[in-house]
Amino acid sequence: MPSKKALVRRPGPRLAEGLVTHVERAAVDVELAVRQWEAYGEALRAHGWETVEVDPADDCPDAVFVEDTVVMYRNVALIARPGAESRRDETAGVEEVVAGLGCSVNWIWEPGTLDGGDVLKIGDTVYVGRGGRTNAAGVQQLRAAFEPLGARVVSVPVTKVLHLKSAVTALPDGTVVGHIPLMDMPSLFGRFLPVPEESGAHVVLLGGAKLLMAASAPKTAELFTDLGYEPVVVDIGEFEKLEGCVTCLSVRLRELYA
Ligand SMILES: NC(=O)NCCC[C@H](N)C(=O)O
Repeated sequence: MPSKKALVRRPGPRLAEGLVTHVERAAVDVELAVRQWEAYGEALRAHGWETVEVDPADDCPDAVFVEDTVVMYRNVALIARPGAESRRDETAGVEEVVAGLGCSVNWIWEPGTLDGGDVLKIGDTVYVGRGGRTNAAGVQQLRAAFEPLGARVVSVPVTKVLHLKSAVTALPDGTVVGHIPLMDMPSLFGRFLPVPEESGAHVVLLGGAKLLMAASAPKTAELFTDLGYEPVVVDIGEFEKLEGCVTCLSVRLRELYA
């Protein structure tokens, strides 16, 4: 049953302490970040998505990056076990919300680690990045959770960026879009379109031809417009300083049964 709900989580007061791994730390303006987050939610709502706020986790600086805490496949919510210990307390609040929405709940267990940002679904193919945050046990547990439901799990090495979806996402027709300098093996993906900017590789499918994208990728937005898509552009500059992208600020729930 199609549903259009999106989980989001308000940035907390400690946002500026969020983790950085592949970029230099830059000062984050928390008030500006809150305004950017509100505009991001507004863009989702303007395109028919009901935003569902998970309770804030103010002790966890990275809690706003809610995508990393759960992976949805049909109406099954696989609660992640974040690769960074400082993020492990983020999952409890998310579990409560998805259970309340009627999802069937499953978990990644120790020794597995998995961040939602490492999982890219294209139809029934579930690509999972094995990298700094997601380990082999996490990949195996993802496979065990979703393959019996009809998924085909494809694991992909990720060494140059934080998460798989920092390097690639997909257009509505399933074409993978990615920034080649950040990818380990572009040849692992069937139909692939290179994009000229790092953040151009990040799209959230809003429905129809609409693609939510970051303002930092104007050339890619132009490319997508030329291909018949309609970019919806938001400025998420404060989150980009913490290696966040448009995908990681929400989790779309498209197949709820409740
Ligand atoms: N899925 C994502 O791209 N998440 C971004 C997480 C950024 C956060 N500062 C982290 O390092 O975990």
